[in-house]
Amino acid sequence: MTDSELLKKPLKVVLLQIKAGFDKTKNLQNAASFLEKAMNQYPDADLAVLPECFNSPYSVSEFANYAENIPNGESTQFLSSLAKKHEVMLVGGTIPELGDDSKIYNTSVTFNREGEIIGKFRKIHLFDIDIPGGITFKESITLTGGDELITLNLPGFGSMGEGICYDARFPELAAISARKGCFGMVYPGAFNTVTGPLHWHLLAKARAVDNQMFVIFCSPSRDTDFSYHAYGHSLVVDPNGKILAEAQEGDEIVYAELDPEVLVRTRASIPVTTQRRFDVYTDVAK
Ligand SMILES: NC(=O)CC(=O)C(=O)O
Repeated sequence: MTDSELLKKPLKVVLLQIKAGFDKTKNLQNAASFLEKAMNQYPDADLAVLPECFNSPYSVSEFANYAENIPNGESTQFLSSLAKKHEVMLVGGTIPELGDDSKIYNTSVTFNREGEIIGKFRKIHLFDIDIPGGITFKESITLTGGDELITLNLPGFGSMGEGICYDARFPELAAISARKGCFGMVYPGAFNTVTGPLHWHLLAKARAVDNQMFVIFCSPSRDTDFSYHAYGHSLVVDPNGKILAEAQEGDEIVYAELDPEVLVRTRASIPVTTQRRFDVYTDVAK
């Protein structure tokens, strides 16, 4: 596949940076009204993205209370109807999923314009950290990590890889997706006011520049009434590491157009994607 075939035409993206409270029905309605607003503002948008845990509080003690079956649960059905209604491809942020094995996963479901599921991805690397004087969080108390990478085939455009939040810290997901021919990565994510200022922009740009691909990070907006303060700053980065669009901390709609020419130009001028020396690093996966 040549670079010009990776992204076949400009992709118009809207990110919905919204909050989630304790009331699941209200959270779903909020997602619906923001999507409605975004589609009124940008009627040509091709892809809409929701943040991590958009239907539940981001809290280890709450995940089980909100966990649902995929695809039969209320949230998946609701998202499917939204994608269909607006004829837009939709990365449905993440929701706590109750698996057939009775374990709980942090899962993202993506839909095509007909509302059909085109990808389901479970957060692989769980957010277990302890920064003294900063933040301690341990998703693994109630969540189980996924064990499968996915590629989202966006009809008419090309393919994107996906990760969820903490997954962005592991460069392998983006590298593998790039080598499989993806033009970009999408990460619903909820960094916080400690780790966000440290690493959010840096990681988005690093994944983009490492792989010369587009990178999308979509965060919840900040709500200081909750114990977890999301960083916000949803953004889109181009293959050259340039931020195309970025939110602040509050509720916001971010719009960006991913231009295939930028990808082609970046890869032609600094051709690292064809200069890798796999003969030298033989003991790592290609
Ligand atoms: N919430 C996460 O999964 C990740 C995060 O906040 C960080 O890596 O920092």
